Amino acid sequence: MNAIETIELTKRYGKRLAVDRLNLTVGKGEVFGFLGPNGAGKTTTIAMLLGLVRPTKGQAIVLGHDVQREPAEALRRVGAMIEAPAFYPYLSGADNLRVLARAGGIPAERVGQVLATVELSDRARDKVATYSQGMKQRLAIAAAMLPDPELIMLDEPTNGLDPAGTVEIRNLIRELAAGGRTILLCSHLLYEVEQLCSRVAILKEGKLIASGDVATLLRRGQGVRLRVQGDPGPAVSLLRTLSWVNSVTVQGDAILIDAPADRTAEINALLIRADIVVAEIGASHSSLEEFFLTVTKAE
Ligand SMILES: Nc1ncnc2c1ncn2[C@@H]1O[C@H](COP(=O)(O)OP(=O)(O)OP(=O)(O)O)[C@@H](O)[C@H]1O
Repeated sequence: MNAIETIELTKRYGKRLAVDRLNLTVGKGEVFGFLGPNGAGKTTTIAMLLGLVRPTKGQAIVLGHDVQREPAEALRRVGAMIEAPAFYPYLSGADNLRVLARAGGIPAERVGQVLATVELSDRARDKVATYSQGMKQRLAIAAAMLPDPELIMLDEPTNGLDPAGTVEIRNLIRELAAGGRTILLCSHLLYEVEQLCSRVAILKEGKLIASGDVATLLRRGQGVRLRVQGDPGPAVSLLRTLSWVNSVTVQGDAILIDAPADRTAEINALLIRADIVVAEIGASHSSLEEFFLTVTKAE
């Protein structure tokens, strides 16, 4: 059984297709990265997975249950942090969690346990108003942990944090993942996703444009990088005519070619034959960030 499965999941807001026939599978125990530029439909997808937004079409299945038909069964072992955390500022961290535990029918002992997990035990009695942003995010993760979730969905968990706070949350996510839980991590911080996730899906304008394990996507992101003397225009036009070249982009004074890196010598020879002076050429190894930019910018 998968932790998450979406089948042709679609959400339309009036004319706008926020999520377009999304087929996504997240296996149990995976740390899955969900990426996409602003407005790609990530939050809408998570909201549908949590039963907060009704799909226009398609199905969301969480922990083996259809979210629309059996929301209680689907979501019993799911924890989520989907927006900037909202807590009562004049209650302590522990009291905020007690309120949530009571509302969710969760035993009060869990509060102490989850506070320990996010290392907030020693500040648990202080008012949330006195917490740093990083502590509030940790408290939000603690809240998501209350139902002892098998599956945790985190939407931009490090948003607004300084580097130290970001590292703390990253370590916390690692710990949660080590416990065998499934994590769906929605983030713009590609470096982080690359560090934490085994598989990713990239969404653009509601559509899945790439998915797979990070290592394979990065191999796909490999290509050839070159610089020519003078105007790059003629080289770009020539390279675009080659059937085995997927895309050609100009980045600063470099030309990035999405083509097998073992064709570097061939590209060099072709350019020389066309009287283009190649100043530098070699295989490029992209980071997930470069790959992400390439696939989300391609027409
Ligand atoms: N309630 C709504 N009514 C109308 N349009 C909406 C609503 N919610 C989202 N949208 C639109 O749906 C699209 C997808 O938005 P969504 O928030 O899911 O994207 P996202 O990938 O999470 O982006 P971000 O990273 O900026 O949060 C956007 O064009 C957004 O404007």
